[in-house]
Amino acid sequence: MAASYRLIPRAGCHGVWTECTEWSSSQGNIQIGLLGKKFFLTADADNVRAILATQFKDFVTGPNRAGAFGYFVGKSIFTSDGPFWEHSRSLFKPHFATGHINDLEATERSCLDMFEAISARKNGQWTHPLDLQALFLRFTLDNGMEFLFGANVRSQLAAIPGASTIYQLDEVTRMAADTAGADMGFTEAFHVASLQVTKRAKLQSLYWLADSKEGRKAVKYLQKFCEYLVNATLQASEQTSANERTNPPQAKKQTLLKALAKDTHDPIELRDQVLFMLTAARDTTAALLSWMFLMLAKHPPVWEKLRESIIKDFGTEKAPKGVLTFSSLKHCTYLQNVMFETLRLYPPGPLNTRMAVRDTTLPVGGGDDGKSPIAVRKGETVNICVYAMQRRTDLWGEDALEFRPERWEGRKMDWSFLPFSGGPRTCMGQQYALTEAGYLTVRLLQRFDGIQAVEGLDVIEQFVTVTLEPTKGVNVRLREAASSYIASLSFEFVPSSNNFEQAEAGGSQHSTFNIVEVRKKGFTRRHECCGVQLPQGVAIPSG
Ligand code: HEM
Repeated sequence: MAASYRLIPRAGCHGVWTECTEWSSSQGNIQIGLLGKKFFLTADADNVRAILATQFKDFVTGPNRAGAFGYFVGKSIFTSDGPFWEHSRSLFKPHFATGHINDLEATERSCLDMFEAISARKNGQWTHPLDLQALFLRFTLDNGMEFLFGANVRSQLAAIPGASTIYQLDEVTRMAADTAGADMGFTEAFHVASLQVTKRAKLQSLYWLADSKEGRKAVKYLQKFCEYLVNATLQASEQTSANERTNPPQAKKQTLLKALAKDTHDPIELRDQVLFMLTAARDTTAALLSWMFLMLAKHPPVWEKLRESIIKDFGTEKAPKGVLTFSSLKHCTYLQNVMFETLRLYPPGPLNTRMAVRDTTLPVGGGDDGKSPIAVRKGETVNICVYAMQRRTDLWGEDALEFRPERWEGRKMDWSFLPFSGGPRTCMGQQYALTEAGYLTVRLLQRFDGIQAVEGLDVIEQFVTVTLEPTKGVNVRLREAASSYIASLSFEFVPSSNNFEQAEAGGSQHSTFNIVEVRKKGFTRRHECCGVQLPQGVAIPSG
């Protein structure tokens, strides 16, 4: 027999998110009262499996998600149920096949663009302090745009100071790189819109209480961006098709945007689906990468062990081994374990929500001991606290709050680990996201052999908007591995004025610096190269 649904008012309850992050119940389920409404929260794997998979038909994402997220992403796969959701899912499915994920040419290009952006902040073998979070957001934006829409945005390069004088940048790129000159840039618009959505999501069925002029302006800006993107990409594809009629192509690349455009000519539907996919592709994977590098900066032994595994499996940047593919990345066990451990402690989507469409029961949470089934009435909301579940000491051990990738050795996947959700609505981009994040991690650790936290990393502060992010960014310095560093010196050198002695920032020893100018891809900048040991035959001209 299912226990009746009893509301347990909790003193000091500040809302669903606070309850989820400060989960203190020894049980996997709680019910809270908030603004006269009642909510069921679960961090119990059996309940989660029932809601998402075995009793899928009893629940929908419902009006709360549509009301909170629809403000930003309109009517899209994420904010819909029923036939529209089913149709979107089957339309997108072929795009996430392994063959397409394995097309990693664009990912390599996005990595090189990121290296270029890092080089612009270099100071000898160490970089100047840089916020990796900002660079990751551009990486996932550029790479996602190419993967999903075949759009060559290159916002990473375009954001390097001075780039606009070198490249002819189109409107989409200038908007994405925050250099379009509008009073609200792309990054800010994304942040403001996400904050507004978060406020609405926290209010659950009272989402309509949160609205603001600033929020609407941000959403409008992003909608305009998507309209440009859709038009520019479709025009480019029409032009290619016209050229192909005279010169038949070798192979046509099918993109998700082309599939969408074949399916609907409704510009609003196209714009909204694109805006959701853009959000899904950019913020979530950037959050995974940000938390992972923050953890690596705080745990030097994990950085060292990860770099060793990467060099063993894939070689160094200058002497690479094997090919980076979906499968070879998956077989690099320690890399996977580091990503899983990051997703466990900092799931980019920490909270998920469903609404019951009929009277039903969930396996546990009822009775005096909370171990009996519990009734959920039609129209009631259930919150899945992934964040709390993945930190429970009874499921993960006494050291559940510690970052320890080794805990994954020999561990089987089950419903207590759910960063990508599960069941028929599981994240469609899971394999793509892990491949993309794994690829960039390998390339970064091949190129850089040291990482140093700069500021703001002593105390970890987290902030939840559409995703869970480190509040103060990921401010670090990276040290270029000697072989990559020497190779990077073999660009075109223009000898410049003086040699001087300078204490190497962050290190104790003194090095002799030769000031040279490096010209590469049209960028000219000053470059300080320290007195490294050069291989035979390599000479650096000095002034
Ligand atoms: C680390 C990266 C990512 C994480 C942690 C993540 C997580 C999630 C979660 C928790 C959901 C909600 C599922 C539900 O409502 O039960 C979701 C949905 C979705 N994600 Fe991801 N995601 C990531 C990356 C991506 C990427 C890169 C893409 C696309 C390129 C993507 C595409 C989608 C789509 C299309 C849905 C909607 C599925 C549906 O409603 O049927 N995700 N994701």
